[in-house]
Amino acid sequence: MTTDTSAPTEAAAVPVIDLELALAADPDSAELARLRAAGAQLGIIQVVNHGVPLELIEAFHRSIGRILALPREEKEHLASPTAHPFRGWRQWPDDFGRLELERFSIGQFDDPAAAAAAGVPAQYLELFAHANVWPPQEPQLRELADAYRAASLDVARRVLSLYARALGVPVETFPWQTPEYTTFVVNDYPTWTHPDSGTDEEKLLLLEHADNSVLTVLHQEGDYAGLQGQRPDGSWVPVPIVPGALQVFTGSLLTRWTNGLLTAGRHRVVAGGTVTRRSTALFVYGGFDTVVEPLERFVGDGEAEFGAYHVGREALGSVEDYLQVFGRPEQVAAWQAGRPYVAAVEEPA
Ligand SMILES: O=C(O)CCC(=O)C(=O)O
Ligand SMILES: [Fe+2]
Repeated sequence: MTTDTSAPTEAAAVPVIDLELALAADPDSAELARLRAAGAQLGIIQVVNHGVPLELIEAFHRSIGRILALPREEKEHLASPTAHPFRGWRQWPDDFGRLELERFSIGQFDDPAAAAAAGVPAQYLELFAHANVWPPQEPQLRELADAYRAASLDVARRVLSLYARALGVPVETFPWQTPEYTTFVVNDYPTWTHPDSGTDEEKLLLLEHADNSVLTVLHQEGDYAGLQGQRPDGSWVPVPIVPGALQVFTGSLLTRWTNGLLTAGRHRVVAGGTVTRRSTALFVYGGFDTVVEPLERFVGDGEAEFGAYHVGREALGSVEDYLQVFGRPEQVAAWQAGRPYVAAVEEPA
């Protein structure tokens, strides 16, 4: 398998790909070459003409925006009643107690029965034992979230077939199974009100990381390019706000499948701007029973660079794994006792 990783300048900026055109019968070969370069070097693209109606994106964002704009006392009622870190409203203080990030997370199904009805195998139903939090103030949020999630999932499926096309392999190469396991989160970043040293490194609101998904479909809103992607030389490239565009990150599972040919997009968020920055992310992992390992097609005569990753099994351990790394003592205690957790944050001066 060969790939065009030619001039580094090719991936100097995050390409904006017209998804519909790129998937057409006779795609522009220059467009596919740009996609290949970005896939190999950055792991981040933006897509337009992606099929998710703008009205849906906007309606979802307006609804969630009204929730996030509520006074803190009201939002506290929207925290997960059992301190599940991936359900409901949550605030993250930084090490100085300053608000860094606020999140609203929505589980894929409301309860195990709904997951079973959608075809989720029995051994994974406990993933949905902790209820979603649906704010009574926004009765239409559930329907909007479902529609938005479904539309973003479709974008992930189509971007996967696009990467297959760019790599010159049939899309069936990837053993995609349905229903897919997905997680869904809205991130809300405060504007920067602290003394400014000027360096990006000192005002990171989300530390550099790669997602552990196959693909992540993101929508960003704000008035500055707070999201940055990492180039192979370690430098950072901004992902500018392109009206109507969605951002798609390659996650570490797609890197695993392709034995490293497609790089997992490392990214981070830097503070700035004059309005709250918001992003919505759908993380798509593949089927619950999918075991992701380097595919023979990409290993060839070489060596598999990665081991196997069992999607459903990893998902079952994800809360404990998360709390072990990021959990604060009071948060872990709340989770163990099955009561809500609200982080203490310093009120802005
Ligand atoms: O806010 C963003 O643009 C990125 C969010 C992100 O990386 C994540 O939620 O994993
Ligand atoms: Fe991320």
